[in-house]
Amino acid sequence: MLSKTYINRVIDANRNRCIEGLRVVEDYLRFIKNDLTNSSTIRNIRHEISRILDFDMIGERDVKSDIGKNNFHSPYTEMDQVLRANLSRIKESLRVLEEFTRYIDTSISDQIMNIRFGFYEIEKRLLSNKDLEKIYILADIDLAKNESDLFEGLKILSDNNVRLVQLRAKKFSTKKFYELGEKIIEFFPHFKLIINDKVEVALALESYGVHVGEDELPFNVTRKLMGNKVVGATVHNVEDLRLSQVAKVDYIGVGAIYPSTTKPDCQLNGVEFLKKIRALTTTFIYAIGGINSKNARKVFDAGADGICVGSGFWYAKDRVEEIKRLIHISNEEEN
Ligand SMILES: Cc1ncc(COP(=O)(O)OP(=O)(O)O)c(N)n1
Ligand SMILES: Cc1nc(C(=O)O)sc1CCOP(=O)(O)O
Ligand SMILES: [Mg+2]
Repeated sequence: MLSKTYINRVIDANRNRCIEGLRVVEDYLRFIKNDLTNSSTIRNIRHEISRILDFDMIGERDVKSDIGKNNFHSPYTEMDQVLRANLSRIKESLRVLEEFTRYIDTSISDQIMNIRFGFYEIEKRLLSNKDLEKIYILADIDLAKNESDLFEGLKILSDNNVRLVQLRAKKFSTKKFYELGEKIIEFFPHFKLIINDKVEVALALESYGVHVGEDELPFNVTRKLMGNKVVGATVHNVEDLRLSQVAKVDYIGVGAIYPSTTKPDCQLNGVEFLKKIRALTTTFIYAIGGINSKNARKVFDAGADGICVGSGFWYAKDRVEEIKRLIHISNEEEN
Protein backbone atom coordinates (compact mmCIF):
# COMPACT_ATOMS: atom_id res chain seq x y z
CA MET A 1 0.00 0.00 0.00
CA LEU A 2 1.38 3.40 -0.99
CA SER A 3 1.70 5.92 1.83
CA LYS A 4 -0.74 8.84 1.56
CA THR A 5 2.10 11.27 2.23
CA TYR A 6 4.05 10.02 -0.78
CA ILE A 7 0.98 10.03 -3.00
CA ASN A 8 0.18 13.59 -1.99
CA ARG A 9 3.74 14.64 -2.74
CA VAL A 10 3.47 13.23 -6.24
CA ILE A 11 0.11 14.91 -6.77
CA ASP A 12 1.32 18.23 -5.39
CA ALA A 13 4.42 18.27 -7.59
CA ASN A 14 2.49 17.33 -10.72
CA ARG A 15 -0.39 19.70 -10.08
CA ASN A 16 2.18 22.52 -9.92
CA ARG A 17 4.03 21.23 -12.98
CA CYS A 18 0.79 21.02 -14.91
CA ILE A 19 -0.45 24.47 -13.90
CA GLU A 20 2.93 26.05 -14.63
CA GLY A 21 3.08 24.37 -18.04
CA LEU A 22 -0.44 25.55 -18.83
CA ARG A 23 0.45 29.09 -17.80
CA VAL A 24 3.51 29.11 -20.07
CA VAL A 25 1.50 27.82 -23.04
CA GLU A 26 -1.33 30.27 -22.31
CA ASP A 27 1.02 33.26 -22.25
CA TYR A 28 2.99 32.03 -25.26
CA LEU A 29 -0.25 31.86 -27.27
CA ARG A 30 -1.53 35.15 -25.93
CA PHE A 31 1.54 37.35 -26.15
CA ILE A 32 3.75 35.72 -28.77
CA LYS A 33 1.19 34.23 -31.15
CA ASN A 34 -1.61 36.68 -30.46
CA ASP A 35 -3.88 33.64 -30.46
CA LEU A 36 -6.58 34.59 -28.00
CA THR A 37 -8.84 31.66 -28.88
CA ASN A 38 -6.42 28.91 -27.93
CA SER A 39 -4.99 30.93 -25.08
CA SER A 40 -8.42 31.11 -23.46
CA THR A 41 -8.96 27.36 -24.03
CA ILE A 42 -5.74 26.68 -22.14
CA ARG A 43 -6.72 29.11 -19.40
CA ASN A 44 -10.00 27.22 -18.94
CA ILE A 45 -8.09 23.96 -18.52
CA ARG A 46 -5.81 25.63 -15.97
CA HIS A 47 -8.82 26.79 -13.98
CA GLU A 48 -10.37 23.34 -14.27
CA ILE A 49 -7.25 21.63 -12.89
CA SER A 50 -7.09 24.10 -9.99
CA ARG A 51 -10.74 23.45 -9.26
CA ILE A 52 -10.52 19.66 -9.39
CA LEU A 53 -7.34 19.47 -7.31
CA ASP A 54 -8.51 22.01 -4.80
CA PHE A 55 -7.27 20.24 -1.69
CA ASP A 56 -4.37 21.14 0.50
CA MET A 57 -1.19 19.15 -0.05
CA ILE A 58 1.25 21.88 0.83
CA GLY A 59 1.91 20.10 4.11
CA GLU A 60 3.40 17.23 2.13
CA ARG A 61 5.79 19.49 0.24
CA ASP A 62 9.38 18.68 1.04
CA VAL A 63 11.57 20.69 -1.30
CA LYS A 64 14.75 20.03 0.67
CA SER A 65 14.62 16.30 0.13
CA ASP A 66 13.24 16.47 -3.43
CA ILE A 67 16.02 14.83 -5.46
CA GLY A 68 14.64 16.39 -8.68
CA LYS A 69 14.88 20.00 -7.56
CA ASN A 70 18.25 20.64 -9.23
CA ASN A 71 17.30 19.33 -12.67
CA PHE A 72 18.19 21.94 -15.28
CA HIS A 73 17.05 22.26 -18.85
CA SER A 74 19.20 23.10 -21.84
CA PRO A 75 18.36 26.53 -23.26
CA TYR A 76 15.78 26.85 -26.03
CA THR A 77 17.01 28.17 -29.36
CA GLU A 78 13.66 28.32 -31.19
CA MET A 79 10.58 29.99 -29.75
CA ASP A 80 8.28 27.09 -30.56
CA GLN A 81 10.46 24.81 -28.40
CA VAL A 82 8.88 26.60 -25.45
CA LEU A 83 5.50 25.50 -26.72
CA ARG A 84 6.53 21.92 -27.47
CA ALA A 85 8.40 21.43 -24.20
CA ASN A 86 5.52 22.75 -22.12
CA LEU A 87 2.91 20.76 -24.01
CA SER A 88 4.90 17.63 -23.15
CA ARG A 89 5.20 18.76 -19.55
CA ILE A 90 1.43 19.21 -19.31
CA LYS A 91 0.69 15.84 -20.91
CA GLU A 92 3.12 14.00 -18.67
CA SER A 93 1.87 15.64 -15.51
CA LEU A 94 -1.76 14.97 -16.46
CA ARG A 95 -0.89 11.31 -16.86
CA VAL A 96 0.83 11.17 -13.48
CA LEU A 97 -2.08 13.01 -11.84
CA GLU A 98 -4.54 10.58 -13.40
CA GLU A 99 -2.62 7.56 -12.09
CA PHE A 100 -2.02 8.83 -8.57
CA THR A 101 -5.35 10.51 -7.84
CA ARG A 102 -6.90 7.10 -8.49
CA TYR A 103 -5.61 6.08 -5.03
CA ILE A 104 -7.51 8.97 -3.47
CA ASP A 105 -10.71 9.41 -5.47
CA THR A 106 -11.52 7.66 -8.76
CA SER A 107 -13.91 10.42 -9.83
CA ILE A 108 -11.03 12.95 -9.71
CA SER A 109 -8.89 10.57 -11.72
CA ASP A 110 -11.66 10.18 -14.32
CA GLN A 111 -12.04 13.95 -14.66
CA ILE A 112 -8.30 14.27 -15.24
CA MET A 113 -8.42 11.49 -17.81
CA ASN A 114 -11.10 13.42 -19.73
CA ILE A 115 -8.99 16.57 -19.62
CA ARG A 116 -6.00 14.57 -20.87
CA PHE A 117 -7.91 13.21 -23.86
CA GLY A 118 -9.29 16.66 -24.72
CA PHE A 119 -5.80 18.05 -24.39
CA TYR A 120 -4.43 15.71 -27.09
CA GLU A 121 -6.86 17.33 -29.56
CA ILE A 122 -5.78 20.81 -28.54
CA GLU A 123 -2.12 19.87 -28.81
CA LYS A 124 -2.68 18.52 -32.31
CA ARG A 125 -4.35 21.79 -33.25
CA LEU A 126 -1.56 23.91 -31.77
CA LEU A 127 1.18 21.99 -33.55
CA SER A 128 -0.61 21.76 -36.87
CA ASN A 129 0.10 25.34 -37.96
CA LYS A 130 -3.52 25.73 -38.98
CA ASP A 131 -4.52 29.02 -37.47
CA LEU A 132 -8.27 29.14 -37.33
CA GLU A 133 -9.50 32.60 -36.53
CA LYS A 134 -12.52 33.67 -34.58
CA ILE A 135 -14.09 35.54 -37.43
CA TYR A 136 -14.81 33.69 -40.63
CA ILE A 137 -16.65 35.53 -43.37
CA LEU A 138 -18.91 33.75 -45.80
CA ALA A 139 -18.16 35.47 -49.11
CA ASP A 140 -21.25 34.37 -50.93
CA ILE A 141 -21.42 35.89 -54.38
CA ASP A 142 -25.21 36.22 -54.00
CA LEU A 143 -24.78 38.37 -50.89
CA ALA A 144 -22.70 40.94 -52.74
CA LYS A 145 -24.40 43.25 -55.23
CA ASN A 146 -21.98 42.25 -57.97
CA GLU A 147 -18.37 41.23 -58.39
CA SER A 148 -16.97 44.69 -57.77
CA ASP A 149 -19.05 44.92 -54.57
CA LEU A 150 -17.64 41.53 -53.56
CA PHE A 151 -14.11 42.86 -53.96
CA GLU A 152 -14.97 46.05 -52.05
CA GLY A 153 -16.26 43.93 -49.17
CA LEU A 154 -13.14 41.76 -49.27
CA LYS A 155 -10.98 44.88 -49.19
CA ILE A 156 -12.73 45.99 -45.97
CA LEU A 157 -12.01 42.58 -44.46
CA SER A 158 -8.39 42.74 -45.53
CA ASP A 159 -7.98 46.28 -44.14
CA ASN A 160 -9.36 45.07 -40.81
CA ASN A 161 -7.09 42.01 -40.67
CA VAL A 162 -9.84 39.48 -41.19
CA ARG A 163 -8.16 36.65 -43.04
CA LEU A 164 -10.45 33.66 -43.05
CA VAL A 165 -12.94 33.77 -45.91
CA GLN A 166 -15.14 31.13 -47.49
CA LEU A 167 -16.01 31.53 -51.15
CA ARG A 168 -19.53 30.30 -51.88
CA ALA A 169 -21.11 30.57 -55.32
CA LYS A 170 -23.89 28.00 -55.57
CA LYS A 171 -24.99 29.00 -59.05
CA PHE A 172 -21.55 29.22 -60.64
CA SER A 173 -20.14 26.57 -62.96
CA THR A 174 -16.99 24.89 -61.68
CA LYS A 175 -14.95 26.90 -64.19
CA LYS A 176 -16.44 30.26 -63.20
CA PHE A 177 -16.01 29.39 -59.54
CA TYR A 178 -12.37 28.46 -60.10
CA GLU A 179 -11.69 31.71 -61.99
CA LEU A 180 -13.25 33.82 -59.25
CA GLY A 181 -11.18 31.99 -56.63
CA GLU A 182 -8.05 32.60 -58.69
CA LYS A 183 -8.80 36.31 -58.85
CA ILE A 184 -9.42 36.56 -55.11
CA ILE A 185 -6.11 34.82 -54.40
CA GLU A 186 -4.35 37.19 -56.81
CA PHE A 187 -5.78 40.31 -55.10
CA PHE A 188 -5.66 39.00 -51.55
CA PRO A 189 -2.80 36.49 -51.39
CA HIS A 190 -2.74 36.73 -47.59
CA PHE A 191 -6.32 35.46 -47.27
CA LYS A 192 -6.90 31.98 -45.93
CA LEU A 193 -9.39 31.09 -48.60
CA ILE A 194 -11.76 28.20 -47.97
CA ILE A 195 -13.69 26.85 -50.94
CA ASN A 196 -17.32 25.89 -50.42
CA ASP A 197 -18.31 22.39 -51.61
CA LYS A 198 -15.90 21.78 -54.50
CA VAL A 199 -12.84 19.81 -53.47
CA GLU A 200 -11.48 19.84 -57.03
CA VAL A 201 -11.52 23.65 -57.07
CA ALA A 202 -9.81 23.80 -53.68
CA LEU A 203 -7.11 21.42 -54.93
CA ALA A 204 -6.67 23.26 -58.21
CA LEU A 205 -6.34 26.61 -56.43
CA GLU A 206 -4.21 25.12 -53.64
CA SER A 207 -6.51 27.07 -51.36
CA TYR A 208 -6.21 27.07 -47.57
CA GLY A 209 -9.03 24.56 -47.35
CA VAL A 210 -12.49 23.38 -48.27
CA HIS A 211 -15.86 23.23 -46.52
CA VAL A 212 -18.15 20.28 -47.15
CA GLY A 213 -21.62 19.33 -46.00
CA GLU A 214 -23.92 16.38 -46.40
CA ASP A 215 -24.36 16.84 -50.16
CA GLU A 216 -20.67 16.81 -50.96
CA LEU A 217 -17.98 14.14 -50.88
CA PRO A 218 -17.98 12.31 -47.53
CA PHE A 219 -15.89 14.00 -44.86
CA ASN A 220 -13.31 11.18 -44.70
CA VAL A 221 -12.88 11.15 -48.49
CA THR A 222 -12.47 14.92 -48.44
CA ARG A 223 -9.82 14.59 -45.74
CA LYS A 224 -7.91 12.04 -47.86
CA LEU A 225 -8.02 14.25 -50.93
CA MET A 226 -7.11 17.44 -49.09
CA GLY A 227 -4.19 15.92 -47.14
CA ASN A 228 -3.00 18.36 -44.54
CA LYS A 229 -5.10 21.31 -45.75
CA VAL A 230 -8.00 22.63 -43.70
CA VAL A 231 -11.19 20.61 -43.94
CA GLY A 232 -14.37 22.01 -42.44
CA ALA A 233 -17.57 19.98 -42.16
CA THR A 234 -21.15 20.92 -41.45
CA VAL A 235 -22.69 19.42 -38.34
CA HIS A 236 -26.47 19.45 -38.24
CA ASN A 237 -26.87 16.43 -35.96
CA VAL A 238 -24.91 14.03 -33.78
CA GLU A 239 -24.27 11.60 -36.65
CA ASP A 240 -22.61 14.43 -38.65
CA LEU A 241 -20.48 15.08 -35.59
CA ARG A 242 -19.44 11.43 -35.42
CA LEU A 243 -18.46 11.41 -39.09
CA SER A 244 -16.54 14.66 -38.67
CA GLN A 245 -14.54 13.15 -35.78
CA VAL A 246 -13.74 9.99 -37.72
CA ALA A 247 -12.54 12.13 -40.62
CA LYS A 248 -10.47 14.29 -38.25
CA VAL A 249 -11.73 17.53 -39.76
CA ASP A 250 -10.11 20.77 -38.62
CA TYR A 251 -13.33 22.52 -37.70
CA ILE A 252 -17.05 21.98 -37.73
CA GLY A 253 -19.69 24.45 -38.85
CA VAL A 254 -22.63 24.20 -36.45
CA GLY A 255 -25.94 25.73 -37.44
CA ALA A 256 -28.25 27.14 -38.21
CA ILE A 257 -28.07 29.06 -34.96
CA TYR A 258 -30.54 31.75 -36.05
CA PRO A 259 -32.81 31.90 -39.10
CA SER A 260 -30.75 32.59 -42.19
CA THR A 261 -31.95 34.59 -45.17
CA THR A 262 -28.89 33.34 -47.07
CA LYS A 263 -30.05 29.74 -46.65
CA PRO A 264 -33.75 30.02 -45.76
CA ASP A 265 -34.49 26.27 -45.97
CA CYS A 266 -31.71 25.39 -43.58
CA GLN A 267 -32.67 23.40 -40.51
CA LEU A 268 -32.84 25.79 -37.54
CA ASN A 269 -30.95 24.19 -34.66
CA GLY A 270 -30.47 27.13 -32.33
CA VAL A 271 -28.13 27.95 -29.47
CA GLU A 272 -29.11 24.87 -27.40
CA PHE A 273 -27.86 22.60 -30.19
CA LEU A 274 -24.58 24.51 -30.22
CA LYS A 275 -24.23 23.93 -26.46
CA LYS A 276 -24.96 20.24 -26.93
CA ILE A 277 -22.30 19.84 -29.63
CA ARG A 278 -19.83 21.88 -27.55
CA ALA A 279 -20.21 19.41 -24.71
CA LEU A 280 -19.39 16.53 -27.05
CA THR A 281 -16.27 17.75 -28.81
CA THR A 282 -13.14 19.84 -28.49
CA THR A 283 -12.92 20.31 -32.28
CA PHE A 284 -12.95 23.98 -33.28
CA ILE A 285 -16.57 25.10 -33.74
CA TYR A 286 -17.77 27.83 -36.07
CA ALA A 287 -21.34 28.76 -35.34
CA ILE A 288 -23.22 29.76 -38.49
CA GLY A 289 -26.64 31.03 -39.51
CA GLY A 290 -28.02 34.53 -39.00
CA ILE A 291 -25.09 35.72 -36.90
CA ASN A 292 -24.32 39.43 -36.58
CA SER A 293 -22.91 41.85 -34.04
CA LYS A 294 -26.21 41.88 -32.11
CA ASN A 295 -26.23 38.17 -31.32
CA ALA A 296 -22.54 37.18 -31.62
CA ARG A 297 -21.88 37.51 -27.91
CA LYS A 298 -24.57 34.91 -27.08
CA VAL A 299 -23.04 32.55 -29.59
CA PHE A 300 -19.58 32.82 -28.03
CA ASP A 301 -21.11 32.42 -24.61
CA ALA A 302 -22.72 29.18 -25.79
CA GLY A 303 -19.29 27.77 -26.54
CA ALA A 304 -18.49 28.62 -30.16
CA ASP A 305 -14.78 29.10 -30.87
CA GLY A 306 -15.56 31.29 -33.85
CA ILE A 307 -18.42 32.70 -35.90
CA CYS A 308 -19.09 32.37 -39.61
CA VAL A 309 -20.92 35.46 -40.80
CA GLY A 310 -22.65 36.03 -44.15
CA SER A 311 -25.48 38.55 -44.45
CA GLY A 312 -24.57 40.12 -41.09
CA PHE A 313 -21.54 41.58 -42.83
CA TRP A 314 -22.63 41.89 -46.47
CA TYR A 315 -26.03 43.47 -45.70
CA ALA A 316 -24.82 45.69 -42.87
CA LYS A 317 -25.65 49.39 -43.27
CA ASP A 318 -22.02 50.09 -42.57
CA ARG A 319 -19.76 47.11 -43.25
CA VAL A 320 -16.71 48.73 -41.68
CA GLU A 321 -18.59 49.38 -38.44
CA GLU A 322 -20.05 45.87 -38.43
CA ILE A 323 -16.71 44.13 -38.87
CA LYS A 324 -15.15 46.30 -36.18
CA ARG A 325 -17.98 45.41 -33.82
CA LEU A 326 -17.61 41.70 -34.56
CA ILE A 327 -13.87 41.89 -33.95
CA HIS A 328 -14.45 43.74 -30.70
CA ILE A 329 -16.94 41.13 -29.49
CA SER A 330 -14.65 38.25 -30.41
CA ASN A 331 -11.76 39.82 -28.48
CA GLU A 332 -13.93 40.90 -25.56
CA GLU A 333 -14.81 37.28 -24.97
CA GLU A 334 -11.26 36.67 -23.74
CA ASN A 335 -11.36 39.08 -20.84
C1 LIG B 1 -18.59 27.31 -41.65
C2 LIG B 1 -19.68 26.69 -42.43
N1 LIG B 1 -20.54 25.91 -41.78
C3 LIG B 1 -21.57 25.34 -42.44
C4 LIG B 1 -21.71 25.54 -43.80
C5 LIG B 1 -22.80 24.88 -44.57
O1 LIG B 1 -22.26 23.97 -45.51
P1 LIG B 1 -23.23 22.95 -46.26
O2 LIG B 1 -24.01 22.20 -45.24
O3 LIG B 1 -22.43 22.17 -47.20
O4 LIG B 1 -24.21 23.90 -47.03
P2 LIG B 1 -23.82 24.85 -48.25
O5 LIG B 1 -22.95 25.94 -47.77
O6 LIG B 1 -23.11 23.99 -49.24
O7 LIG B 1 -25.13 25.33 -48.72
C6 LIG B 1 -20.78 26.36 -44.43
N2 LIG B 1 -20.85 26.60 -45.75
N3 LIG B 1 -19.77 26.92 -43.74
C1 LIG C 1 -24.31 28.47 -45.71
C2 LIG C 1 -25.00 28.27 -44.42
N1 LIG C 1 -25.03 27.07 -43.79
C3 LIG C 1 -25.72 27.10 -42.67
C4 LIG C 1 -25.93 25.93 -41.80
O1 LIG C 1 -26.47 26.07 -40.72
O2 LIG C 1 -25.50 24.87 -42.21
S1 LIG C 1 -26.37 28.61 -42.35
C5 LIG C 1 -25.70 29.24 -43.75
C6 LIG C 1 -25.86 30.65 -44.19
C7 LIG C 1 -25.01 31.60 -43.39
O3 LIG C 1 -25.22 32.88 -43.85
P1 LIG C 1 -25.88 34.00 -42.93
O4 LIG C 1 -24.84 34.44 -42.00
O5 LIG C 1 -26.24 35.09 -43.92
O6 LIG C 1 -27.08 33.42 -42.27
MG1 LIG D 1 -22.14 22.28 -49.14
